[in-house]
Amino acid sequence: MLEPTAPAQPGEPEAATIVEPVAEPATASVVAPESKPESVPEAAPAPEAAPERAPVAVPVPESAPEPESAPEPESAPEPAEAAEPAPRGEDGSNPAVARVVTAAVAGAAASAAQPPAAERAVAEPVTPDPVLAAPLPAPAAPAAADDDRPADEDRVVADDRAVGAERGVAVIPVTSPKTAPRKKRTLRVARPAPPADAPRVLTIEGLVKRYGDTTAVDGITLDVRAGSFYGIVGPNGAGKTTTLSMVTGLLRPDGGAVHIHGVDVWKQPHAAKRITGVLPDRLRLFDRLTGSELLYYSGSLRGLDHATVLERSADLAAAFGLEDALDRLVADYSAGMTKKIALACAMIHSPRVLVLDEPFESVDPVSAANLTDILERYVGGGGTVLLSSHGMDLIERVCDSAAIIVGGRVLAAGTLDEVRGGQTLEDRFVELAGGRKAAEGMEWLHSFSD
Ligand SMILES: Nc1ncnc2c1ncn2[C@@H]1O[C@H](COP(=O)(O)OP(=O)(O)OP(=O)(O)O)[C@@H](O)[C@H]1O
Repeated sequence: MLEPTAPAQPGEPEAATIVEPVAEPATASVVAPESKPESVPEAAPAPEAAPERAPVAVPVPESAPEPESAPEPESAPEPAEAAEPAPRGEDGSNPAVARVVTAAVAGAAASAAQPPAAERAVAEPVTPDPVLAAPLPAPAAPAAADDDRPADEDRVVADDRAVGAERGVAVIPVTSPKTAPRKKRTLRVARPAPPADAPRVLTIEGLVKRYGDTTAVDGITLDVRAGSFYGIVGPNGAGKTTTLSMVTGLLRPDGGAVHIHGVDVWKQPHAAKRITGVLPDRLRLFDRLTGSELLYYSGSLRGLDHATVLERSADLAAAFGLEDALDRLVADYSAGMTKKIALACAMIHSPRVLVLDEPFESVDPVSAANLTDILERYVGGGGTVLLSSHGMDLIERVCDSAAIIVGGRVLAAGTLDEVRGGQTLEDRFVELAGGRKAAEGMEWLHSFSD
């Protein structure tokens, strides 16, 4: 039964708690895996040739007709060429991002001392694993009376602990997966989902993408409402990156349409790029530029003037902890630093919508917490985030809505609670993705080559 707690204060995550698993999973927004549609709406003409995966990670010039074929320059590009003042709000910028960056800069120093995201109060406190968290009993102590493990397993654990005590090391028993009682978790939502009548800022209708005989995306339809923090999950090869690439104008769809704030991404690419910030998969940055040059290029490309680019670059560098790396070539950055500079480039023009493909991949826990703060403030200020991630806990901590994509199709979409249906997101995901695979027939793996 869903029992939301007291409503959260504006800007704060809500601690709505599912006290007990729902008796009947919400099914209204869940599509049975076998209910494959026979046909897919084709709202856009098919291209003559299937293009390759989007190759660029920096903002695409608004004048570029085909971003998929944008070549990587040999030398630093000329920012002024594509500069075009982009109309924004009253002061020419999205106030959400301005607030985010200001707040992030103010909190940047403090964030370094914060515990990782998993430990912060804004999110669900991670329930410690009862096995790992429990103090180790005396070596020969018997197992708890209510433990389900067989007696001989208890003996092995006790023996192991005795040996460990002799050697001065702690031995943590590994519970057999067959007998381990299922860990109960309290389901929470990080924030309330936008109301059902909130405007739809991102609509994806019947997207299709084929590569030869492979249908990477098979009629995906999603609605993202204003102020939503929306997560897409799915197994490897599910079509997440292909979908997000089509959503952001980096990969031409074979069918379907995408609108961002009413702007058709494929018919009005210049207008769409003004209001969208993109972190693509497989970052291919102009990495012979320094961090500050790349930020300057990105800001100039979006029409920001010199002073504004410098000011925002400094704010973003501080927010992402990159101040000391700004004068180094991006080619010399670590994977996490590269991800962060790419995120900063995606945000510098204060877009209304951020589309981020695996933003937390390769990012350390402190930086991930910092990034989460930045994105939460961005959403709290009126921005909208659509991201993909393999981190189920992370999605549950930060997102209010989610979609599970399997085999290029949406199998569940809606608010976090609708998608989970009383389970954890991970359990629901595993269920829809076809369950866990037993590693049978791999006896050779235990033969060890030596
Ligand atoms: N350029 C391409 N040429 C041929 N097939 C492709 C291409 N890009 C993607 N695919 C195929 O499309 C399917 C979806 O790939 P996609 O990268 O979108 O999956 P994903 O959900 O992002 O996976 P992951 O979680 O591993 O990143 C896969 O079968 C993949 O092999």
